[in-house]
Amino acid sequence: HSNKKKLPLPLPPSPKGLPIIGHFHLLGNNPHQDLYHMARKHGPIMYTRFGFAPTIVVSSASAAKLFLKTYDHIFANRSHHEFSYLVAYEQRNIVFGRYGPYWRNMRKLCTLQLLSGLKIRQFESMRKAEIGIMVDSLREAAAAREAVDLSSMIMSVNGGMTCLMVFGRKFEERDLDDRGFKGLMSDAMAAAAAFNLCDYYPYLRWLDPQGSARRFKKLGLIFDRFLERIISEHAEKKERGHDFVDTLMAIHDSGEAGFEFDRRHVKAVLLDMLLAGMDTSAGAMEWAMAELIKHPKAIKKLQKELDEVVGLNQRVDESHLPSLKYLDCVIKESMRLHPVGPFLAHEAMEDCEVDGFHIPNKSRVLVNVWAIGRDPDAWEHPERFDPERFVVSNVDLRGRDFQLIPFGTGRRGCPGLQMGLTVVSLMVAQLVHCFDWELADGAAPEDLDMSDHFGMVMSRANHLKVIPTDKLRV
Ligand code: HEM
Repeated sequence: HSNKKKLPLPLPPSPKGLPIIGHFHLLGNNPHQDLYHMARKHGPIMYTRFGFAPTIVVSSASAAKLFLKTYDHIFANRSHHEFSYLVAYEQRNIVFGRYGPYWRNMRKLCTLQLLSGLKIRQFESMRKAEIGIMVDSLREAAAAREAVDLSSMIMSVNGGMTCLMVFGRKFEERDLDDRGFKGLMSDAMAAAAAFNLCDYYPYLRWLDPQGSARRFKKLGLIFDRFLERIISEHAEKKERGHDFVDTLMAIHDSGEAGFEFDRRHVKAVLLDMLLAGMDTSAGAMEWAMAELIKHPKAIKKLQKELDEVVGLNQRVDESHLPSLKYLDCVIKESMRLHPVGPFLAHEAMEDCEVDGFHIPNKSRVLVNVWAIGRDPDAWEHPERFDPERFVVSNVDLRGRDFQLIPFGTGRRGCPGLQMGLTVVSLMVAQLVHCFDWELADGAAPEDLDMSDHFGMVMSRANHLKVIPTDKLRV
């Protein structure tokens, strides 16, 4: 350290903002794209302000490395999130939990007990059975030359698999309230993602100008009643199984969690597993299928690999996955172009200097994963879907290579990565192995529209309507 008094560091470059609203006026329906274009002009570390919330937007691999690795310990917080505060037991969940011992304990528990290799294996046969049922119904559609809504099917099968793993059973429509389980989940996701003034103008919180706090509280009550009911159902069972409720309640009852762990915490984690795991995996499956259907050469190459590794006399199972190298490339390429979480949202815990800029304490940090995946400095022909690029490079998506971070990385990186990759790969492999696909309206593959719908999870704007043709011999 030198004793010379240093000049104050500048803030990162910034587009022109307005009083009070800051930069809100520069965002349209696709903030990930708007911020990408702004960053092309102002740089990969950009200062913006949304309402009263200073926000650093990070848009290149090397900048992401600074925030998520070099200074990860400073940027591992999450900001206040009214939805999680009111629905997830005052942010006692992992996804939006404030950084600290409590969050660390919860995350560790979740990683070791729920998202472990053992748990992934324990549900392998369940996944096989559920996807098998879907394949059977697709074979019926194929025999009748019927079009199917593949997006809805994927959502529903993946939702069923998640429920079986978390709760040990599936839910009927109307099981929760008159919206049904599916309806309620999608309302919750929409509410969590909706623009909420109070998150940007904290002093408005007590006024609740949009009535969102009232709505969130109501939603929270419905979830709470539902989760209480599930926990009671499990308590009445004679034997414990290995679904997530049983696992968590065993820890709860043993009193050996090693930190404060009561029913609220159990419920908060259960909610996390539903909200963080369901739409993300389904979205990733849907995008990969869409890209494959749009690119006949790629799907043929994948089918060839599947025929060689698996053959047409049996269905794919999880033991085949490590041998499916091209499948791996397809998943990476699809996640590069369509990260279901377009932004990683972190918050600074102290003042920090990054790349010569001053980053004030409590700034929000948005890592624009979508922009990094399309950065022309990092990718050749970034707009092109080209799985071959991963045949010749060993860029990985597990958080080591900062140009490809669909699961985030570092302290806040996705703990469900292995689980998510397993279900996504298995689903895509099964669908591609069992069927040929054509678009329902007779459109040419290359005309398939790839618009995305910005939200908590970025899924396709339009459902994938397709006609399957059976190609299996069993
Ligand atoms: C293809 C599937 C998935 C993708 C693309 C995905 C992606 C992500 C991303 C981008 C984050 C934020 C990372 C950050 O802020 O830096 C995240 C966090 C998280 N994910 Fe996933 N995820 C997937 C599946 C799952 C599954 C299956 C589960 C659990 C059942 C899960 C549980 C979580 C949790 C608990 C967090 C919060 C971690 C924390 O804040 O400490 N995810 N995920």
